[in-house]
Amino acid sequence: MDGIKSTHTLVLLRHGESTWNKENRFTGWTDVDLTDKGRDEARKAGRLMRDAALKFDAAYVSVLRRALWTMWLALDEMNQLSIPFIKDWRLNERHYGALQGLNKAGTAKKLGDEQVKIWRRSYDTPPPALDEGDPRFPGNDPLYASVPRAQLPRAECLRDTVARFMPLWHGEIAPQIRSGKTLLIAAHGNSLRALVKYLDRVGEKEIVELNIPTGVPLVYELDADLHPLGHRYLGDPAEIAAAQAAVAAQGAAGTQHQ
Ligand SMILES: O=C(O)[C@@H](CO)OP(=O)(O)O
Repeated sequence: MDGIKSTHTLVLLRHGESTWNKENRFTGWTDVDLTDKGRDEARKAGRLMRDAALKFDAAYVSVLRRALWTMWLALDEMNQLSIPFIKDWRLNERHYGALQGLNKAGTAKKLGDEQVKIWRRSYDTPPPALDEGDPRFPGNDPLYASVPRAQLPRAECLRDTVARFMPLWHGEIAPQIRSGKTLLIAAHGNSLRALVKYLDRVGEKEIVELNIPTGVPLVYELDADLHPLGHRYLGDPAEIAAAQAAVAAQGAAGTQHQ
């Protein structure tokens, strides 16, 4: 720990490919596992971070198994499996409401690419909400028994995800970074878009075009006030650009299963 550090390093890592990424289904809070490819991506992310000489003091992770496995597999490759890690539901994926479980391309075929893009990427249009009696409502899942029911989402737009994540950032994560700790955050495409939007002050229109690939470490250098000095993905730029384009395309009617 070093209280006089003038710059800080923060690494964001989206989980590797999940079974529902592979099947191209809206996932949100559904607790699906990684595929073999997703596990390989997580281990590769660990090797990239090891080769970049990153050393973490602690990790923050959502309570969903695809992020947990990704963190463990990556840290294992780095020989840093024993660092403290903090699980927090506020890092969970954006809740996809009644879309959870539906195929993205199939939904686009029925309702149009534009409607699906709005649900996937717009800042403030939430997907259709779940009834509280629906088994997909987190209030019916023992995993969230300690969270006040009123705080649990029935569906979220990105603005809602930003709003639930910010108290964790300001209350815990930012003070730890300021105190000199180098942190890893292992989370999800949209919960990380919420953080990137905040850190880089991305506009509500511009955030629509931002896509985060699975299993690729995104390294931020922050100044003493935690304003970004820059960020970079670790890995091959052409491969990363192709992976981002593939994520963007998942909501189009013509998209095949991977
Ligand atoms: O289904 C989801 O929960 C997310 C992330 O996998 O997908 P999308 O990229 O469509 O927001």
